[in-house]
Amino acid sequence: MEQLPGGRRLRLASSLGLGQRCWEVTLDEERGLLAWRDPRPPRRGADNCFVPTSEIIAVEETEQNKKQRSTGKWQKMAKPHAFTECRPKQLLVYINPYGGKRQGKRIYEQKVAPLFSLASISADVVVTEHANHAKDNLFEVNISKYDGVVCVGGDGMFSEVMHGLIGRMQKDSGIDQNNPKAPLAQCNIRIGIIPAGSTDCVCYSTVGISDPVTSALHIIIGDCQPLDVSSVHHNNTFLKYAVSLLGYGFYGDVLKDSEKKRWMGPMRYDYSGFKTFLSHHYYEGTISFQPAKHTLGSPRDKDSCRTGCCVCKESEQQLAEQRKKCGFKHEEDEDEWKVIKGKFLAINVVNMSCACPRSPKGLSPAAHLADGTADLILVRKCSRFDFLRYLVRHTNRDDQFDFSFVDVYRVKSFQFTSKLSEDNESSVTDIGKKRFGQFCRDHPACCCNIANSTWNCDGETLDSSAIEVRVHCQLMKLFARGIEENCTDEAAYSHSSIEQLL
Ligand SMILES: Nc1ncnc2c1ncn2[C@@H]1O[C@H](COP(=O)(O)OP(=O)(O)OP(=O)(O)O)[C@@H](O)[C@H]1O
Ligand SMILES: CCCCCCCCCCCCC/C=C/[C@@H](O)[C@H](CO)NC(C)=O
Ligand SMILES: [Ca+2]
Repeated sequence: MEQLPGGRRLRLASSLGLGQRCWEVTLDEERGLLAWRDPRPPRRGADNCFVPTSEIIAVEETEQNKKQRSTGKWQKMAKPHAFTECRPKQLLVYINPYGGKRQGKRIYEQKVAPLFSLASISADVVVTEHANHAKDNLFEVNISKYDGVVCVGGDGMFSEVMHGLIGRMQKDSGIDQNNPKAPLAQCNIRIGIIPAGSTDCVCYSTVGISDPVTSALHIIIGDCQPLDVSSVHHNNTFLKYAVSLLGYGFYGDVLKDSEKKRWMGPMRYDYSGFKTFLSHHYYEGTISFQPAKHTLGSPRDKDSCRTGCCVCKESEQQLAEQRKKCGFKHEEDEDEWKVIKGKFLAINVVNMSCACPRSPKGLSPAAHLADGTADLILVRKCSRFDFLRYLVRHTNRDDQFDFSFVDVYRVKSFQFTSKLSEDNESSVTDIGKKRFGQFCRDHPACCCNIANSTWNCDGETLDSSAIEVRVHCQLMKLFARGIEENCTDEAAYSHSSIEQLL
């Protein structure tokens, strides 16, 4: 045991055999760091290595002469979860064997299960047999038995698990999901996402990389990232929850077309994206929204939401104060509504940046994971060339909102009605008008079809075009910590140095 100058810092020092070399290891209790260095480095200035003790997965002992003790097997610590209390011990895992490139089962068995077992985490595994298997199962299981739920798959699979958990929570709390104004019960059981889908947008936007090992490590060390969830209703009927994209027009049409081509795997989005781009359909409708006033950020900010984000922390505090003041009672919201009518190529409402490997900065780079708001992006009717310029900016660093035909607003609630349904509603008895409502009024001669688009809700289609959306601040939690500052693929992979130490 060492005491450093100043007499405050206590360090445990020892040596560790790693391969053929012997390293000097210190445990700095005050800073919570385990550091190791080569006492005789091959070159001068070789770096010291360190890892926060809270990120050590497991500790195993071997004899100095490398023969393992007793049975010859690795020895586990008596208290394997001693490093930090918030680590999960018992997990419920759902694997979609058909998501993405159909690798979910292999990814879990080869990359994730060995790490869980190393960290002494037990897992009950369900390989899904049909769509909604995980969601339905979550309404039946003894959920209190688990410290978290893991989904192995893409955004659709995550959405299923999220619906199961949030739905179960509301049912157990006696909350009617069909009431769009009902304050929802927070879901405290964390979800871990092992990416094995086609877009993996939720994983990428909350971790900074789409990598099963990195995600497994976030689960093991018990990270916690709160997440905003939007509820989507139509005529006082609950439709869905959304955490990433609610897209009408371009992204709705891409999804609808791509669903018929699931056999193509992740490539289906590129194929349908190109086809939809060529079709260049625009849609008329009315958008109403309540601008978010409580938040510190704006969609045109240069800074993005990162680990420990102060904008999200401020929203967390406001949420806690609001709960103190009125509990879970519904508070009448009298904030103003803004109304915009127009012709749109795309209407995107995003709760988070929606970064993914195809669009590394996402559809709204400055959107926050947990600030209680969504960014409403309106892409008005423009030329094909201009729309292409806009789409290309999803893939590079240029400002996506710096176009005369693109507007962006930070909102807390939002409604949409298509012109077609407005016309049909206002003239239900006028059959003639209703019929002509199906044709484009700008080009009566060509009779081009102006049927409604479809809403893309986190990669699932919605049945209704008229929707009412409300953002619920930090309704659920993930095993993640947000994207770390200066996160590069290399930094995200640095977790693997922890594995090497073991
Ligand atoms: N065993 C199963 N058979 C068929 N469909 C399933 C099964 N298990 C889950 N599903 C459904 O498959 C859908 C898509 O799965 P998933 O999200 O994992 O992959 P993806 O669509 O390829 O990826 P992404 O959502 O990232 O684009 C989900 O909506 C889920 O409900
Ligand atoms: C000609 C250039 C075209 C560039 C197109 C860029 C495409 C970027 C795709 C970003 C999609 C991010 C939104 C994520 C949505 C998910 O919820 C959903 C389900 O996984 N995925 C899709 C594609 O709808
Ligand atoms: Ca948000």
